[in-house]
This record gives sequence, C-alpha cells and structure tokens, in this order.
Amino acid sequence: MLPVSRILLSAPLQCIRCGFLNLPSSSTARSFCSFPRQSIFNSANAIRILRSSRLLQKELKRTFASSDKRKALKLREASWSQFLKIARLALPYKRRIGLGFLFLGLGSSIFLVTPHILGKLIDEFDDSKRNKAKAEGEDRALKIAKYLKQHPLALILLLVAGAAAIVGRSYCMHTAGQLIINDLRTKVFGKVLTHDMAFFDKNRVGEIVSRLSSDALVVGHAVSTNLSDGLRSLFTISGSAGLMVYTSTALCKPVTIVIPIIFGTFYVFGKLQRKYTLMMQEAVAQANGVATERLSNIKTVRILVAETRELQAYKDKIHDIWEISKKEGLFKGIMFGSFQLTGYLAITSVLFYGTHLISKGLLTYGELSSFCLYAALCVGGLSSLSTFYNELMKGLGASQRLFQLAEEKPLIPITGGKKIDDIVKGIRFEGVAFTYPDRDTIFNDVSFKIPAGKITAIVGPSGSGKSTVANLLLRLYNPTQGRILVDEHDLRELDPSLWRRMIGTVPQEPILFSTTIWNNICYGAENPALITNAQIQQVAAQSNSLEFIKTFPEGFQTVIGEAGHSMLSGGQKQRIAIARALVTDPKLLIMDEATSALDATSEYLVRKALNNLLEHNKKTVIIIAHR
Ligand SMILES: Nc1ncnc2c1ncn2[C@@H]1O[C@H](COP(=O)(O)OP(=O)(O)OP(=O)(O)O)[C@@H](O)[C@H]1O
Repeated sequence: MLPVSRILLSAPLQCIRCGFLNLPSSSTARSFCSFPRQSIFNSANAIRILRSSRLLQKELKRTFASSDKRKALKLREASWSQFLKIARLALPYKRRIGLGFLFLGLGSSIFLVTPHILGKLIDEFDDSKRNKAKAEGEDRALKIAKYLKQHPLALILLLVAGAAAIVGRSYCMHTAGQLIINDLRTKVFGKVLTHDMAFFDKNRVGEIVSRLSSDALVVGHAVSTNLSDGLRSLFTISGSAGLMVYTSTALCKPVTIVIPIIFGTFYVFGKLQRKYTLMMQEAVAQANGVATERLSNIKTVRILVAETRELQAYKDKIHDIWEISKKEGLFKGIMFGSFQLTGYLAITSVLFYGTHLISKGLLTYGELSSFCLYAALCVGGLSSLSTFYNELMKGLGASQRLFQLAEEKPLIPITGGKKIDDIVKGIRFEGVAFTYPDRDTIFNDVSFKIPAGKITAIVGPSGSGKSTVANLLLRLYNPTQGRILVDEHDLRELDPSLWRRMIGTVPQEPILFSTTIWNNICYGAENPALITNAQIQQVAAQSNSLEFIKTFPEGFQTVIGEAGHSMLSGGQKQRIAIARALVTDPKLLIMDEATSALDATSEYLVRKALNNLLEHNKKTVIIIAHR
C-alpha cells in the first residue's frame, strides 16, 4: 500500500448549531472551524427537497418572496436606456435592415399614391372640377390617372412592384430579426458559461434557459419585424396625414382634436405594457425553472411518488402567468379599443364636416373621398403603430433580465493570470475560511498542507466540508478569508482554466453527457482529437471499465442517455468518470468519494489500478472519503 496522509474533518459531537470543525493537518497544526448545521436547497438536491414536504413549502414561499422582490426592483430599473442597448444589437445588420427600409419606402409610396390618383379620376365626373381643370390645365396626377385607366397592365405592374417591395421588406426584416436573436442568445449563453458557481447557486438553470428562448425571441422581434412594421406605420401615418393636409386643410380640423388623446393613450399603455412584460417573462421563467428541475430529476420524483405534488407546484406557477395574462389582456383590449374608437370618431366627423363643406361648394366629392381614404389609412397606421409600440415595450421589458445576465461580472474569471505546468512542492491552505453565498460559515482559519507527489486523504462526516475543500482547490469559489498556495503562488493569481486543466476530478455524483462513451472520456481534454485509441484503452483498463464497455455492441461508440442516466449503472458511470479524469494525465487528481458506487471487487480493482498508476507517476492525489 502507498502511504496516505490524512486530513480529518470531524463534526462536533455536542453542539449542533455552531460547534467546531476539527481539522488537523496531516502532520502538524490543528485548526478549528465553526461548523454550522445547515440544510441545503438547490437543484442538485432534489432527494432532500422531496423528502420533506415542509421543506418544499418553505422553498416555494422563499421563491415567491424573492421573485416579488426581484420584480419590484426590475420595474424600477426599466428604462429607455435599454432601448439603445437593443438598437445596438441591430448595428451589425444595418445593411440588411437598410435594404428592408428601402423596400418599405418603395412599397408604402406606391400604395400611398394610388388613392390620390384614384381621387383624380372621380373628379372627372364632377362638372365644376372638370371645368376648373380645363381652365388651369390638367395636373400631372390626373394625367397619370388617365394613363393608368387606359393601360390597366401598367397599373397592375405598379401594384405588383409594390407587392414585391413588401416581400423584400418582409424577408430582410425577418432574417435580420433572426440574426439578432441568434447573436443575443449566443452572447448571453457565452456570458452565462463564464459565470462563477455562486451565480448558478442563485439562478435556476430552467430560468436561464427560459431567458435564452422566450426573452430573446421577444427582444429580437421588437427590433426587427416589429421595427419595420412600426416604421411602415409611421411612414403611412405621416404620408397620409401630409396628403390629408394637401387635399383639404379645412377637413383636418376635426382630426386635430384626437391627436392629444392618441399620444396620451400611447404613453399610459406603453408604461403598462413594459410592466406586464417584465412580470410575464419572470413568471414564465419561474414555471420553466420548476419544469426543468423536476423533469431532470424525474427518477427521484417517481421513486418518491411526488408527481401530484410537482404538478401542483407547476400549476401554481402557471396560475401566476394566468393572473398577469388576465390584466394584460384587459389593458390591451382597452388600448386597441380606444385607438379604434378615436379613429372612427375622427372619420365620422370628417364625413359629416366634409358633406357640409361640399354643400357650401368648398370641397369636391373627389377631395372628400381621397381625404377619407387617407384618413382610413391613417387610422390603420395608428392601429399598427399601437401594436408596434406595444411590442417595443415588450422588447424593453424582456431585454432587462437578459442584459442583466450578460452584464453581471463573474468574480472568478475564466482565463488570465500566471501560468504554471506542474506542482513541485505542494499545496497549502493558509488560514482559509469559507462561506457559501447566503449561508453560514462552513469553516474558519483552516491550515493544512497537501504534499506534491503523495496521496492525501480528506476524511470527515457528511456535511463537514470535504467537497467544499475540493471546490476551493478547483477555484469554483474563492476563500472568504485566507489563501490557498500552489508552490507558493496564490491560487487567485493563477490562470483558472490552465489550473483546472492540470486537475483530474472524479466527483461524488459524476455527470456524463448524452454522447458516446468515447466522447465522454475525452471530454476534459483540451483537444479531444489528439487523444489516441491506445490512451483511451489504457485509461479504460486502469479505471476497470474496459470489460463492461466491450460488452456493448457499439463499444466506445455507444451513445449513453441524457446525463448518463440510462444504459449505465452508477458504478459504471463512476468508472467512466475515473477514465475521464485520467485521460489528460493530470498533475493533481481529486477523487471525491470516487469509489463509493463500486462493489467491493470493482473498488479493489480500481484502487489497485490507481495504486499502480500512482506508484509510477508520483501524482499529487487527494482522496475524499467518509472513512
Ligand atoms: N453550493 C452550495 N451552496 C450552499 N451551501 C452548500 C453548497 N454546497 C454545499 N453546501 C453546504 O456546505 C456544507 C458542506 O458541504 P460539503 O458538500 O462540502 O460536505 P461534505 O463533507 O463533502 O459532505 P458529504 O460527505 O455528504 O459529501 C453542507 O452543510 C452543505 O449544505
């Protein structure tokens, strides 16, 4: 047997709430740590969650309370500065969007000019107008109108050109929207990947995925197709309003009364829309969070017969969505209704006032019908503009949390810092204290040494902080106090990615991905393509997994199920994780209860293989165990 130095993490026998963690170093000093008793409630802990319905209720209450706080905070933060950030997303696609606007201008001009020309044709039946035109000479619009009447094919071609412009606009804006959504998703996902573990302790994976899918969709739509629809509406409104003034200034009087009402409605409902979108996206994310967490732990749910309870938890979240949706539906209805009402009141007044002006000889039938056509276009434009405004506010609301995810700065960077390629002297914990976010202190002032090239065991009862020591070594968290030295370099100064590449870890609950066994073994390699068949065979043999892999018809190419759940036993998963840790020939090997899922024979074989490996390689090894 190889010599193993032991670090003993022991829980106090008497004090439950704040006793001491007794942590003597392998050879020398003793350190004392406070050892608060804690219950942990996170996604990895579904078994404990489901074990106690009281705990589950507490968790639901906590989630509701914190989500309410978050909602309030975000509503206060919602501002137009978000709009500039969203607009910046569209910058890389300015050409595509510009082309879309060009098509928009073309299509809208064609369909705006048509009523003006048609109005001129109607005037041909009005004697007074015809005589006036004869005296003043025919205007250009009337000439075009007559030409189009005589050459209907030209009119059809003009309308087809207008329709083609709509197709072009639609295509450019739709694809620009998708590109923006893709960028946004990639940017946020890339950023989320670099966040430290404390971030993932606070945010549920399901919620993050919901942001990436539904929030990004809303934002992308707001700045692409919606923007083009909005601009088309603005174009239509300003064009038709201009032509209304040009056709008859007198008839514009009844229209001006409704303008302040329209802007007031926009302002009030825009604010409401932003508020409800924020709340809605939050509620959807919460529901997705619950569904993702429970479905990814479906086996535990089934074993503990918790289907009904989980369905109720999901229903509660869906009910939150329903409550928001009811309010949203009501205010949306009021908004669209008031736009329609104001628009139609304006048109009716125009008709009444217009007929009055005709009777006095101040307006022609053609002018009235053109004016009415423009007014109808204007009302249609206003209705589309309200939808545009609504969608834009939705985009602003949805972007808020997405940008928060992308802008939050990780405490531990992914790369950058000193580069080392070996552990020569050893690793030293110097007065280390650690507290998980929002938890009590796990340990205080801990000092011990892990000599290089030797096996060190960290032993202690459950919950005493053994895996936390491994987490600190992997720099998944920074110590709250004190420092960890690797050959006298502070771990905080080392390049985190490079340092982690030097470590092979076999965690307590190994996670495998839904790909081939081969890919799972190579997963930690910097360049998996460089791993040879001989290396794979060797680590598979060392981890005692070669035999069972050979029994699969596809061998190393066997695709294992999601998170390695199906097709492999717990022990088989653990052995593949050992092979994965060994394949990169790490300088430091951390085995966190690595053989706990193996039967006595397999454990003996794995230990024997590891002992062989370690005798020849002089690796630094940390074995975490209860015993
Ligand atoms: N991500 C986390 N966030 C908050 N608290 C955590 C987190 N991970 C662990 N803890 C808490 O830290 C304490 C130490 O956990 P740790 O996993 O290090 O113990 P352990 O000695 O490895 O236990 P075991 O032998 O059961 O694996 C526990 O009380 C646990 O509840």
